[in-house]
Amino acid sequence: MEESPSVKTFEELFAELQAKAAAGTPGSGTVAALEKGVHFIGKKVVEEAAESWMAAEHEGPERAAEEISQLLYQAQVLMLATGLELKDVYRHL
Ligand SMILES: N=c1c2ncn([C@@H]3O[C@H](COP(=O)(O)OP(=O)(O)OP(=O)(O)O)[C@@H](O)[C@H]3O)c2ncn1[C@@H]1O[C@H](COP(=O)(O)O)[C@@H](O)[C@H]1O
Repeated sequence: MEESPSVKTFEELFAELQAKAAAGTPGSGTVAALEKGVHFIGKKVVEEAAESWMAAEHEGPERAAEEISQLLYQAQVLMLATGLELKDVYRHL
């Protein structure tokens, strides 16, 4: 699979989302999701998990990578909604 020229890492994405959440950046989908709350975000996590599974089983690695990236994003939004930082999760790995 080809790597895109500018790759955003998991840590960089979390820092970006934290900053947007703190600033309440207008137009941010993350800020809008956080306003809707944990129940809304939890459903997104489940939706992206299901789409990741289906893509991996039926649609091939490229589509699976796309869906898994969305799953990782939604997991980060859920962390923000819960007041968790990366270190809180990493200590369980
Ligand atoms: N990686 C993501 C990302 N992955 C998924 N999503 C969200 O998840 C949706 C994709 O889910 P679906 O494929 O189910 O799309 P959809 O059904 O058309 O969308 P919905 O109507 O269900 O929201 C997108 O519309 C985004 O809302 C993401 N939104 C943002 N990011 C990253 O987060 C950063 C900050 O985003 P903002 O907060 O919007 O500025 C961006 O620069 C991106 O790097």
